[in-house]
Amino acid sequence: MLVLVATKMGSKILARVAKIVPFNAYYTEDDPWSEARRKGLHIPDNIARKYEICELDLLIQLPNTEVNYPPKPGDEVLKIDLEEHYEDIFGISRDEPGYIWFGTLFGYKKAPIPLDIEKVPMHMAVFGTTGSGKSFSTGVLIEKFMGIKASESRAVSFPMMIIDANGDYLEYDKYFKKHDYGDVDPRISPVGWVKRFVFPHIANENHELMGEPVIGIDLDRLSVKEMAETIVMYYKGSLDGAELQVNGIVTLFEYIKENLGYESLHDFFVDDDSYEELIRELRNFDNKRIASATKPAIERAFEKFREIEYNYGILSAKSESELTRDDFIDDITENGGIAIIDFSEEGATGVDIQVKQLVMTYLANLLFNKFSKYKIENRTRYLIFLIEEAQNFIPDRSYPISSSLAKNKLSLIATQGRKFGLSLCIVTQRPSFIDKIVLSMCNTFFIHRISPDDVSYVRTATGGLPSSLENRLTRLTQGHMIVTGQMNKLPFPMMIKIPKSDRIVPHPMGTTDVVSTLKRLREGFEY
Ligand SMILES: Nc1ncnc2c1ncn2[C@@H]1O[C@H](COP(=O)(O)OP(=O)(O)OP(=O)(O)O)[C@@H](O)[C@H]1O
Repeated sequence: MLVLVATKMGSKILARVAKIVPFNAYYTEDDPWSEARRKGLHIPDNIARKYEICELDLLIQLPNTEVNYPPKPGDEVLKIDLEEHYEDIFGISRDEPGYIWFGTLFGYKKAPIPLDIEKVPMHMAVFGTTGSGKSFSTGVLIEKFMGIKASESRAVSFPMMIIDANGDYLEYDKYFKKHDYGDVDPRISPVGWVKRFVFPHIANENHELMGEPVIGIDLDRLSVKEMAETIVMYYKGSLDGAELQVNGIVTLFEYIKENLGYESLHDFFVDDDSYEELIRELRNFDNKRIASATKPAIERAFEKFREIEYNYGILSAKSESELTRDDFIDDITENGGIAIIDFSEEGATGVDIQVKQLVMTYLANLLFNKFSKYKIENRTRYLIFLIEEAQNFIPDRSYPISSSLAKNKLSLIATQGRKFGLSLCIVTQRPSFIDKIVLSMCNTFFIHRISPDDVSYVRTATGGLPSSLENRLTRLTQGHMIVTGQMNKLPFPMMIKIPKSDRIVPHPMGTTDVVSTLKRLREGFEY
């Protein structure tokens, strides 16, 4: 809760209630009544001294400057009327273009805080344990990005590519389809289009998903080295001790491109005849350049890599998937599009983590290369790349999952400055399992309840939190969060709540119905 300290020197200091400590003279150590209490005598409670001490964190001096002098005894502490002081506190009016108004200040019903859109390119991170309300509030944030006030009469939508690990954002695709882009809520109507991309084998098998845009990748968009590493990584789960195999594949691929006139290496893994030719070339290759002992391992790696096509069809989907089209990123960035890459059980049934990592590597490459090109050509473009369950794609060494090639490209994206235009939004349950370099590049944090093991890590990543807020990190209730960093207009962390009514498109995911389901099952109803 915020209060206003009106000092006798005439300044007004905005402060946050950090701690309330009750005092009661009856219950202090060695109080004069302890003996009487021990004997069970009744003590009249109206004669003890009782009061509360309220500790305040001094935040800013209004309007919007640092606190110069601390308050003195006798200065008045007043309840604050936010409506009256909004501009003094935030330095902007409620209808300022370029800001989104998010959640509500803790302790207030309708007091959203402004988030500065100009700071989005400096990357964001959302933390929270399971059930803390991460996806719900990330959805609210996404909806805010769908309708950013750009001028008195115009709103725009921030282009987004969303890696949806659990299907938390599929509702947006359904919502826009249902409303046929016609009568959508005006707050999110600036969105150009929403598309959900599913794995091709699912689009073929699940009749409800037939006709959905499919995930396809074009291996030729990777460099020869990246392609070799991808193949070995998929085979071994790691590149440790695999230098000979990676180098052998690089040598073979370069030879094939330069001497045999093949422009595409992609097709070797799609077409059976081409694949046989690749294997023939490998077997006949000069043993001095690829050791004969390495060749069988490379062949096994190739064979395993082909499973990706057999099982999921993402290589042959190259011809039909928009994700391989050169102008796809132009389309999304120019038209305020939202691409949802469906990695949930529904859109990616049975797809293992390495294949998802491969798709991520491909997408990170696609985005990185395209944004580098935009920069060289002096064309400014913006996109938010939102990654749910980010620990699976940008893992720290401590995370027990095979490292991901996507991490290299995502690190490069993270380290590009704010003028690059490609912003990461990393969403995770376990921040300490995210690569430290990538996380150190995030400048705005939305922190829900986190695990005690993550507290010290979050403290370091965010550059420190006041102890009154840090103490709450493991106890925040659902929908409450701490917002800190560059997008926060104020120079100190804010605790806010996301009201249920703030969500425009409902969030059915994550809702449980344990008792009535158990009851129905015992009554013999299967569904
Ligand atoms: N601010 C909120 N107001 C009302 N309900 C909420 C709020 N936040 C979350 N919920 C509800 O709580 C449940 C869990 O929320 P959510 O799915 O966002 O959690 P989560 O942190 O993303 O968990 P997980 O990591 O397991 O996906 C959902 O049913 C959601 O609708």
